[in-house]
Amino acid sequence: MASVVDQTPTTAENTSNLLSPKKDPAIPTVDYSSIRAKTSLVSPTSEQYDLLQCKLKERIENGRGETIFEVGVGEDGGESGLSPDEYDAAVATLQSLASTLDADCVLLRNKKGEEGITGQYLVRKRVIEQDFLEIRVAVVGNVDAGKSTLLGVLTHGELDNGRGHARQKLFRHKHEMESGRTSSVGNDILGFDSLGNVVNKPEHGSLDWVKICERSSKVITFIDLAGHERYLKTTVFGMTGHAPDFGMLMVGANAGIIGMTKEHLGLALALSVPVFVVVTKIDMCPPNVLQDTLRLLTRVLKSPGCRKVPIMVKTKDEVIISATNFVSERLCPIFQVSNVNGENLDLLKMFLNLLTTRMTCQDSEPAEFQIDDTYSVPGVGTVVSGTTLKGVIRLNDTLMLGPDPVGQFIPIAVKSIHRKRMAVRQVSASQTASFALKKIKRSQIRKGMVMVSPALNPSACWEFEGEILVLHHPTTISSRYQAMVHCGSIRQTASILSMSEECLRTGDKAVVHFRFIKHPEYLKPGQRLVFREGRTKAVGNVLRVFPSVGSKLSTSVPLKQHKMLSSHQQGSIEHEVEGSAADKRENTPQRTGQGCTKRGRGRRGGRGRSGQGGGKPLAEQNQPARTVLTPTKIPSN
Ligand SMILES: Nc1nc2c(ncn2[C@@H]2O[C@H](COP(=O)(O)OP(=O)(O)OP(=O)(O)O)[C@@H](O)[C@H]2O)c(=O)[nH]1
Repeated sequence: MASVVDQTPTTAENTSNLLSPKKDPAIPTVDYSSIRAKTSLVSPTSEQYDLLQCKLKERIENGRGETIFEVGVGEDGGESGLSPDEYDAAVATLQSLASTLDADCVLLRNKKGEEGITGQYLVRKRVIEQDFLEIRVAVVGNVDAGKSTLLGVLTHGELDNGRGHARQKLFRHKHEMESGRTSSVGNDILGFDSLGNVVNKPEHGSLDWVKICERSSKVITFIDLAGHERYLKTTVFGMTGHAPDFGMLMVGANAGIIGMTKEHLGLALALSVPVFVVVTKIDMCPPNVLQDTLRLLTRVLKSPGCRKVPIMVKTKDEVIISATNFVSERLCPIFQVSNVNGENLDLLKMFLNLLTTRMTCQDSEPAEFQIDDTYSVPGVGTVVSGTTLKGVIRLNDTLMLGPDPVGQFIPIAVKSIHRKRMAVRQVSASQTASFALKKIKRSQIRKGMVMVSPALNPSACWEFEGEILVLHHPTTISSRYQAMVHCGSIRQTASILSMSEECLRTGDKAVVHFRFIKHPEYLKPGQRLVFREGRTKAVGNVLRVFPSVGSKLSTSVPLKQHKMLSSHQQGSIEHEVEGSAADKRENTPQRTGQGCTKRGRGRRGGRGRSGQGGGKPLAEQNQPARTVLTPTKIPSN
């Protein structure tokens, strides 16, 4: 295990990298040279005060409502640390600056600098009506690792009894209650106020999401995914379609790295989602077994395919170090917790409170929204839920919805907007939302469709070229092989029309020309994709899309040899992960039991889940994905 290295920036360069906003060359930059010294907060002149205020405001805006500010550390390369009197004066200035910006200022930790004290402060905007910072965390791990239990404990503030008490609050399906297994994508939320306190307060056993959001400056949305291999398709969809900022990999201390653990880790790596690990059940695990689990975990994380830097988080300082450095995908904090006696849960909560969003986006960009579910709400009509990827979507905006089965997009007006069940007037990039739509039937909409600004003049594609790396395949993949493509919220079987290689085996890379088998999709170059079927899995990027021309096949251009991504860039752990790579959107009224129905399933209840209904035979749920190693007829659409 790598010892904990304090990587918290102390130098001017690091501090500015971590805390300063990215410069837009079009916007004139403010000259901050007069406030670079560590003493600038101690007794600033009125000009310096204004500059400090401007800088703090910039950082808060850049952090979407919060920033971590260092007191006693200058940006002029001088020694850090202030005398106690200077430090007190600097903190008073910071507090006064924060209050002018409607923000609170909370001490995270003090450190000893070369010449005195330094301090790290979380400066966070107080609750703004209808606005909060949203962070999405996908919760993965093998069956029985304690995923649902941990979420129940975190969101309801009540410990588990070790026999499945806490998870009962989260299950939505009868078969989940009976089997104790998650089968779908669930959403749970944990709200933090500007001081970092948890705001969740269950009333009569259930949570009022609107109240949580109204009181929160930051909301963590947990995307609870199924641990069982049967539900892998749904789990893959949760990881690709719900755009998580981070992955929380759960490991049962006594069971260790078993079953789908490596599979889920590989998936997060393939999708470039930074992962932290939570080892549960430490209350019931003999010390030697726990040590074995941690040793193996460390080995897997450090292995060449993973290339992570594992850090055991056991103190508050280590939480701050790992949270402030976690934006780098390489760091992998590991927590050891008990859902039964609550050990170390405070550290995990503190870490969640400090996580920042990874999506960098400009509100001025044309809007893009990916749909991951649809509903029919009595009295409201058709509702779609999903994630805003770019721009801002406002009430009554007209967006282009599509593609339909023939690749067309139609204008559609947004009748109302909900964020986490709370009615709002607009949503911005990186936020999930649900929209009530005017004059459209639910049957005309499917998961994987998008709603985009008319300025984008969107077009659909039947065919695209992707650069892929095969993480696992038992034999060889050749042309006409079919498997499921997961890309954003798109989940559809595609055939390989041609490849830059004759055939592909585990570890091979190629440029592949794909064709969707059922309907055209809206894809963009650069998107990550997972191509899977059973235990076969390949990951990669979309390189080129071929705009759809009616239903005709486009002429396949022979593929040339392309420069491939390195295995590391592809995020593969093919040597460690020899496995394969499969909702309810939280913000729909359906979860509050308002009686809307989910197509063919009729789900109700306070916590959203979607995905595989459990009742259907798996073969039926899995669409027509077949392993076809011998040529098959490509359907003519
Ligand atoms: N003693 C002890 N038991 C725990 C702890 N965490 C979870 N459990 C128990 O472990 C069992 C499985 O927990 P779940 O939360 O259902 O596991 P899961 O990972 O969500 O499983 P799937 O939903 O099937 O993927 C339950 O009986 C919990 O009570 C813990 O920290 N200590």
